[in-house]
Amino acid sequence: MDKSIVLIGFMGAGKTTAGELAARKLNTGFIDIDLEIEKEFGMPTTDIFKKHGEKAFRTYEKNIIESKCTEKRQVISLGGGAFMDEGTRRTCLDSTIVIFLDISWEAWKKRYELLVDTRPVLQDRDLDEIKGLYSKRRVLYADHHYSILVDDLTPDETADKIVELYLHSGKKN
Ligand SMILES: Nc1ncnc2c1ncn2[C@@H]1O[C@H](COP(=O)(O)OP(=O)(O)OP(=O)(O)O)[C@@H](O)[C@H]1O
Ligand SMILES: O=C(O)C1=C[C@@H](O)[C@@H](O)[C@H](O)C1
Ligand SMILES: [Mg+2]
Repeated sequence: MDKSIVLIGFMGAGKTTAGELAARKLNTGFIDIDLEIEKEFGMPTTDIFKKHGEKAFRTYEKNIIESKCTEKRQVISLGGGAFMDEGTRRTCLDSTIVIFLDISWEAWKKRYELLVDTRPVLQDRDLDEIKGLYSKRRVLYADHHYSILVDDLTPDETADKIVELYLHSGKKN
């Protein structure tokens, strides 16, 4: 199986953390799209949003995903907002194995403090507004090949499930 894995899901679901572990277990490359964008701009995401605006971030995000999705056998962790773009959804669903890391709102709330300083999208919203964003995005994350409910999983357990699903998808394709 040559296809890459793409991890989607809300901010803080663990795409970066579990994705890196899964890549290690599969002995494949790991690509974190947020990190690629930060390298390109030479600054953290919060500064990219401040200095260049969200639109510049999103444009680069879409382009880099398109170029990375065709690479073979990579674990690719998207940023939480990337899958809102219709073209990105199509590219990922057509050329990779898309795995949705699903986290319940109750479990997510416990991660809020870990995230807020580095996720600009959270910074100008109160908790009710974030819940609205979570619900709206969940509709689009529903377009996937596999999902994992991560509420009670450690990153290592999530990574094991990613590996299991990937190997299972290889048997079907
Ligand atoms: N299974 C887990 N249990 C507890 N904490 C976790 C788990 N997975 C990730 N975390 C913690 O949650 C925070 C966010 O994780 P991570 O950066 O992997 O999320 P993400 O899905 O990549 O978010 P983003 O969409 O913003 O890129 C980190 O501090 C990480 O240590
Ligand atoms: O959910 C989002 O919109 C974002 C999530 C992060 O991964 C980053 O891509 C950025 O902070 C935006
Ligand atoms: Mg991430």
